[in-house]
Amino acid sequence: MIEINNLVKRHGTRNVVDDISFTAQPGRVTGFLGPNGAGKSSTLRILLGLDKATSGTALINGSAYRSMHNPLRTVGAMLDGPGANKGHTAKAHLTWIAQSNGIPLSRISEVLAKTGLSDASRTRIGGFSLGMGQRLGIAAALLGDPEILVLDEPTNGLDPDGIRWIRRFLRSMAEDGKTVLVSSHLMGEMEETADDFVVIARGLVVAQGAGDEVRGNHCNLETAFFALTEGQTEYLSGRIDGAEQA
Ligand SMILES: Nc1ncnc2c1ncn2[C@@H]1O[C@H](COP(=O)(O)OP(=O)(O)OP(=O)(O)O)[C@@H](O)[C@H]1O
Repeated sequence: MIEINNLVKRHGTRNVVDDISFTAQPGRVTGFLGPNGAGKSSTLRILLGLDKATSGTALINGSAYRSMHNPLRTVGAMLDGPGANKGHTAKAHLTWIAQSNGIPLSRISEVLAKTGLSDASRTRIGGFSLGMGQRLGIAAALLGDPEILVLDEPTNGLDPDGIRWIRRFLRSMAEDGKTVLVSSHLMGEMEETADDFVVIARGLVVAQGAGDEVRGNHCNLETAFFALTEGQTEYLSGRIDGAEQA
């Protein structure tokens, strides 16, 4: 389980994450939604030990990521795509990660098969399509057979087929009992994928709960999302680095 408790992240005078609390439960896909600049990546970076909170906690099965002995066996993550050396093959990339984390090399063929990359295992990553790159990032996240998956905007830039693949993959992970936390700025994309939703805007939770709760009186989740986040996208409001446009 993932527990975010009163999380605050301040940059300069501005709280980019402003007292956020939510949980992501096993056996469910939790959609973490918000417009550009809402604070999704900032929250996930703290959860994964890549950044420090100003206050509050972000815990994975009750522990902070940085205090975990072998985190890849508990939580698999993909932030900012696969993060791989383009000159390496998929297999070499996964071998490096497995070896540096004490994961048996037998897992490599398993995760390549699970992500549909078996035939591309000896292809250089520089020749991968965007969708293949996302699958490779997910394959790396799965190496430690973690019970928790955290993916930051995995469908960004993908074609409809790629989006459908990610959707089915996330559902299958939840059906296997895993805790899946996935961020997106597109509610339409998450509507059929997520069981629970956390909607944030400008660092604040504006709605959370199952689909029906977040939908409220709106005709669908996407309409609810626009109503909840209207005018909150920072480039529309002109708010940059804490300065409100005059
Ligand atoms: N190191 C930093 N210094 C100053 N401001 C930062 C820093 N990192 C993030 N921010 C600001 O924090 C805010 C939230 O950014 P964040 O990347 O968490 O949003 P997001 O919801 O992931 O957006 P997107 O969908 O565009 O990725 C933005 O205004 C961003 O400019």
